[in-house]
Amino acid sequence: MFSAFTQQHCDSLLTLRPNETKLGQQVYLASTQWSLAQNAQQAKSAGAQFAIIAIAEDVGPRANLGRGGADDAFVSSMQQLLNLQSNRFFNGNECAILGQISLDHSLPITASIEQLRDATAQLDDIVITAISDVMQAGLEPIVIGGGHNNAYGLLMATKAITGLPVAAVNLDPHSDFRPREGRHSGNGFSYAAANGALDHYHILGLHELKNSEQTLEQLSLFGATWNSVQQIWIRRELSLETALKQIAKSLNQTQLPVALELDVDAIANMPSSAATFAGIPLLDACHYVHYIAKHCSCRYAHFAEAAPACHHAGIDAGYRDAGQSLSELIYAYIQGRLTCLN
Ligand SMILES: N=CN[C@@H](CCC(=O)O)C(=O)O
Repeated sequence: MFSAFTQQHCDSLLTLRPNETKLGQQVYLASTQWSLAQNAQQAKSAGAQFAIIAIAEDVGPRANLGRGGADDAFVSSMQQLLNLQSNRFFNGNECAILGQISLDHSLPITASIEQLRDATAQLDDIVITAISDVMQAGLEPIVIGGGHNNAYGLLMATKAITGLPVAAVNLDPHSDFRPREGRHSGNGFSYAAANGALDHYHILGLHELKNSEQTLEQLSLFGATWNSVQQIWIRRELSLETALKQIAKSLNQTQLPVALELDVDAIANMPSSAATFAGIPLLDACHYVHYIAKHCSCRYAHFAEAAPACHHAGIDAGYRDAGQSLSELIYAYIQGRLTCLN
């Protein structure tokens, strides 16, 4: 199901000031009259390069025995982003805000793991179709939320559109390369690898003790590489800058389309199912996004798992922190891509 983000939605989030222009006054918005594919085509004709699209779901994290709430970060992120200034650094008219995709039914709190995993697999098909439509229109998707299960649909869509498997980099304490036991947020990359959509996989900030030995073995067998959070941020054996240079070089050597993935549970205090105080600084995450966007041929960016309701100080704090963080990550990506493309 597609729900368009319209002028009316935008107006309800904007706080205008005389003699100032906000990004919300410049971005391309969607129409309820059109399908997602039609909206994407119209936005492209109007000059947009990037399409922000949300996946409103939390069945993936729940199917992975995690907490819900990843369906609810989009509006808060738009409230922050659209109220930023349009100025010499960024106009906003490079960007379309298309809206949200979702299942057409919700699953009750009592749903079984099997039901949740089936629903996650149904959602995969919706994500593949929707993201393929957006890419087919010539737009670069920036995907907000839902669980990290949606990496699978994004990688499959990229393969469908480019005819090539994908080289992915993922800032994440968890590799999401768990066994293929039914779809959930912990196995998007292992399913993509098994289906030929993932050829090269690097995990930045992998937590040494949040991945089972079995998963680490599967990763090694596949040929995946990683830099652990301990190696860079704790033991300081390697600087973030050196790691990013090596990662970009390896991604580029593949000559494959690049996927930029980020699970916000890598970031300290970000409300999410697996939120942690022992995460990396938000600004390092923004630097990662900007660096890869600037130096690699990214086909999309995916910022997964923000769940405002999981904030330790309550949902209002969750909306604020998730919204601010996502809007900074979006701008870091767009800035990097514009530098790369121009
Ligand atoms: N996308 C997240 N995957 C993590 C979730 C961990 C958790 O919920 O605690 C994983 O499977 O390890």
